[in-house]
Amino acid sequence: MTKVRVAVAGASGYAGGEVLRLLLGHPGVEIGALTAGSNAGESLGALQPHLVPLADRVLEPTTADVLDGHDVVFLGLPHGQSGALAEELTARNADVVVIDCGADFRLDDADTWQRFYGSDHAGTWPYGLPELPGQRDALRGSKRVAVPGCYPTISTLTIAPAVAAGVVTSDVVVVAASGTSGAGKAAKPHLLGSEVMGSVSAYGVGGVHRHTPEITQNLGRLTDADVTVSFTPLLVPMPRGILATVSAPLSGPLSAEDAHAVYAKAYADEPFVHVLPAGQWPQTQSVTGSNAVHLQVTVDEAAGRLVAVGVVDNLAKGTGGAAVQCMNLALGLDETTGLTTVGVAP
Ligand SMILES: NC(=O)C1=CN([C@@H]2O[C@H](COP(=O)(O)OP(=O)(O)OC[C@H]3O[C@@H](n4cnc5c(N)ncnc54)[C@H](OP(=O)(O)O)[C@@H]3O)[C@@H](O)[C@H]2O)C=CC1
Ligand SMILES: CC(=O)N[C@@H](CCC(=O)OP(=O)(O)O)C(=O)O
Repeated sequence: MTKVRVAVAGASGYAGGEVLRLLLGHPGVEIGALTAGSNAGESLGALQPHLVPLADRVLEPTTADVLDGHDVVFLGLPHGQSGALAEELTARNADVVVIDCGADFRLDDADTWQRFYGSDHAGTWPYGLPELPGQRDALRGSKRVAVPGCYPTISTLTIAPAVAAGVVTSDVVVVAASGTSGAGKAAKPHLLGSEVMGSVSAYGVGGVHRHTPEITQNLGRLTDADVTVSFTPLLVPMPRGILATVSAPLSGPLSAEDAHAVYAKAYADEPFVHVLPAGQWPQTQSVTGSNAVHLQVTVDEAAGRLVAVGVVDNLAKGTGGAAVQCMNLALGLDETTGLTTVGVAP
């Protein structure tokens, strides 16, 4: 296999680090420039000691000059930083594949972007969730990919089959618990060990979390009905993983067996989405470090609701794994190259 040359911007962060961890096991790539912000000049080994083969690499400043000359550039930068850089990279080389782990190019609607992110909308790129109907074709050969947010990935995949099949109304409730790495590596007061350990907390409650419009956009593509999403994120004391509980009112009579059959059929050909045997409920440790999504679904007859639970590793299929999966599609490689469905448990 001819190796493609890959650069990673934000290599000192969690998303960039996970992309690199996966690329080190990918047979088709050669790792080129690694960049950071304030940590430029440091060795990667000082910041990401688990990435042993790259320990001696020195982080460079995040500029188009440094990132130019690669076939693929991954961007793992804070929101709002990808737009101008991507434009510069493309101006230098129209063929470069740019895969943005940030949110800059995920949303269609500029006003919604402005409302939730507070800056100007950079544009919209093909959305990196191949499991959505039609999306795999949009990603094949694409030069641009907007990698989904971690909560939108698991929330969408957990309820998508029910919405697409019309077995629920589109009044969707999501409560999702995330590990702390979802918040990134930069120090934040609410992420101090003494604030997080031994405690679960809600945040972004009441429709204000920026992932609400992203989930709504994804589900809206599956139905002609108006979709509403009530999303409540929770922070839990573990490093990785998200468990999402997603429910919606049934649109008509449906048994738990029929609900399971809808999910099994929808994901039958998906390499990374695993619908568990009936009665077995997902746990985050089963997908840790892997690109897998585990799902289960049932019917709460008394409440008249379909209830589904999904788990994902926020850094793997929730970011870095999705980024590599989309790179594979963009380059015409087997979609699963360099990725595993085998988690690390306990
Ligand atoms: N963590 C997660 O689960 C997920 C993250 N993402 C997205 O990935 C992106 C990165 O997130 P994450 O890795 O968690 O964040 P981190 O805070 O862990 O890493 C941020 C990275 O960006 C670099 N950086 C920060 N400011 C600048 C700057 N002004 N110029 C150049 N580089 C800069 C940092 O470098 P330095 O170390 O030098 O400061 C670091 O490498 C975000 O857009 C995030 O939303 C998406 C899905 C899930
Ligand atoms: C636990 C935690 O703080 N999680 C992050 C989401 C991480 C993610 O997917 O983010 P992006 O949209 O930023 O790429 C949050 O709620 O802001």
